[in-house]
Amino acid sequence: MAAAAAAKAAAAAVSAGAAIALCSERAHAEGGGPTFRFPGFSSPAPAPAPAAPPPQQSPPPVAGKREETPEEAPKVSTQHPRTSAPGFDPAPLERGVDALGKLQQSPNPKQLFELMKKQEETRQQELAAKKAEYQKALAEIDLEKKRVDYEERKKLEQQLAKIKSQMVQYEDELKRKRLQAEHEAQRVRNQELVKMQEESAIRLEQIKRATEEQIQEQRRLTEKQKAELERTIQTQKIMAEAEGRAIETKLTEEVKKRLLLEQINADKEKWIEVINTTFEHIGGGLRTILTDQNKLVVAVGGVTALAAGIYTTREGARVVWGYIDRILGQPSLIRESSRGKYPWSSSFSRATSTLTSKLKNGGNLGKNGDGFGDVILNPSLQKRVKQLANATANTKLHQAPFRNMLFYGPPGTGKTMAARELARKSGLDYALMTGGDVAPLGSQAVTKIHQLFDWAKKSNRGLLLFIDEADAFLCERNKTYMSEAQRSALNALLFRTGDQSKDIVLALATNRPGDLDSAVADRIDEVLEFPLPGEDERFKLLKLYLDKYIIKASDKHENSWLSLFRRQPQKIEVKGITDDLIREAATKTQGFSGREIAKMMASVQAAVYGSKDCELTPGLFREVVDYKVAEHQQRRRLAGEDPKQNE
Ligand SMILES: Nc1ncnc2c1ncn2[C@@H]1O[C@H](COP(=O)(O)OP(=O)(O)OP(=O)(O)O)[C@@H](O)[C@H]1O
Repeated sequence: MAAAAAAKAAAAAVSAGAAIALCSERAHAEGGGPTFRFPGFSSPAPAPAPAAPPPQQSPPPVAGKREETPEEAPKVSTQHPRTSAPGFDPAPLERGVDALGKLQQSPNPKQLFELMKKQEETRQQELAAKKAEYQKALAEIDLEKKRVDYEERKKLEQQLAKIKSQMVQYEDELKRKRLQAEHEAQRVRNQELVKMQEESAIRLEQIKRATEEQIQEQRRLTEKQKAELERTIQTQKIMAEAEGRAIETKLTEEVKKRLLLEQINADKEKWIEVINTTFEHIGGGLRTILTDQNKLVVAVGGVTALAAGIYTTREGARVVWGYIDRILGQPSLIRESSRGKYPWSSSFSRATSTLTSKLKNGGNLGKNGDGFGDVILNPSLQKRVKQLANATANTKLHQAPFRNMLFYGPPGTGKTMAARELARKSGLDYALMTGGDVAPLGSQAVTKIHQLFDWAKKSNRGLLLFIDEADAFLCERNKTYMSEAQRSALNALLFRTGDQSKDIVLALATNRPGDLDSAVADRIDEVLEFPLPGEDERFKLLKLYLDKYIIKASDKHENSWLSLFRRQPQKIEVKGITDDLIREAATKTQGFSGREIAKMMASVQAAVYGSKDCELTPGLFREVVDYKVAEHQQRRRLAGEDPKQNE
């Protein structure tokens, strides 16, 4: 019975051992579970990794509490027979067999079994404790992991918040910049708009002005064409009249010619008769003389004596007259003089010139009231010329030496006129010569200069010798192109003017004062510049010549007694020529000399005579002024000057 009980116990032990071994093996096969060993068993199986981290998804299975899930069931192979086939570990079985063997061999297998069971339980407890530790560690790790996760999430959130705020800032910045850019673009657009509006306004203004100018131009052109047409018609009319007159004259001439021819023929016949009768008488006389020798000698002697007498008388008279002319006459170099050609004619001419000037100016000496003729000068220059005239007059009175003068300035500014007026005002005679007349005299020049000074010295009142274009004669002596005769003539003049004179005032006029010989310049005491007239002077000049050439011109025709015999031109009608219009012309004629203004007014006169009604209107006046201004500017351009320089 005992034996049977032992066998039962052994069988139970074997089954228990097999079960434990099986459990151990299964746990091992499931990866990581603790390996249960019976004492004395040595397993060839590899030891489990002590601290291998549990898989995150599925926590490790707790030994003893394992539940057999349908998924885990296939992990225990039941398909294969427990043989030494691959995948089957026979070691637990062997150990179970071994333990069975030990139990069979043990005298007290029950106690041994109990002991073994207790050992196994202790071990199980140890394992449970370890498992708890292990789980605690796992929990800590899990906690740590969660903390780290939390911190990382927190950091991430902070980071995200920061990024978000940066994003917001950046977006804000972007928005601000975009707004700024839009604002700037708007401003630029506005500016461009304003600019475009301004440009368009300017363009419109320009177009308007151009159109107005075109209209004006067109109007001017039409007026001009109209005037030209009228002029052409007038000319054609005049020409037709002239042709009619010419035909009439021709017919009259032909009648006269016929009458004359008849007269001539009658005369011819009469004269032939007379000549025949005379020749008959002469023939009779000659026949008498030729036949009588005494009568022949007397006749020949008488004729010869008569011819000799006529010839001698004529030549003698010529020589005597030449002598008188040389001694008393005016030198040929003098072009104009207040003295007559001969001494006896000077007082007569002076008297007549005074009378005519008085008649001209209505009893006054000069037109300007203060007696300065028709010379318009700027106030300071006029004052200076007057002072010089008074000084010269006083010099003559006190028998002091005269002072020589130089007038220089652009052509046509009144130098000659002023010299003439100065002589008249100072009570001296004056004589005018031109520098250009000396060179053609050649070797005669020296003699003529001496003659001139001899003649000048004879003036009782003193004489102002005015040499116009002085640079042509008195230029620098060492110039290469100066002829020997010219140089000698200059030396003669220098000789005659070396000392200060009480009889002669030398007044030189030139456009180029720099060209004068230094010795000539040394003889000059007063230098006066004659500039181009200013606006006020131009205004006065325009008025003066308007009066002279247009208003007085028509008066003259009316009053003249010659009008009874001569065919008179039409009277000029002056309409609407106001001071404002003349002032406008004075402004336009900037840069004009006095001569140019005088010529312009002469052109106005010509235009008036060429017009249909012989009428001076503002339009005609303006037309001539504009034309003359354009001509003046063109002339200046051709001379290489800037037309706007004097403006
Ligand atoms: N200041 C002026 N007042 C009045 N008329 C003037 C004046 N200047 C010039 N004229 C006119 O111009 C003409 C020429 O003047 P004038 O001979 O005096 O000039 P100029 O300066 O001597 O010229 P040039 O240097 O060419 O000899 C005069 O006959 C006159 O019609």
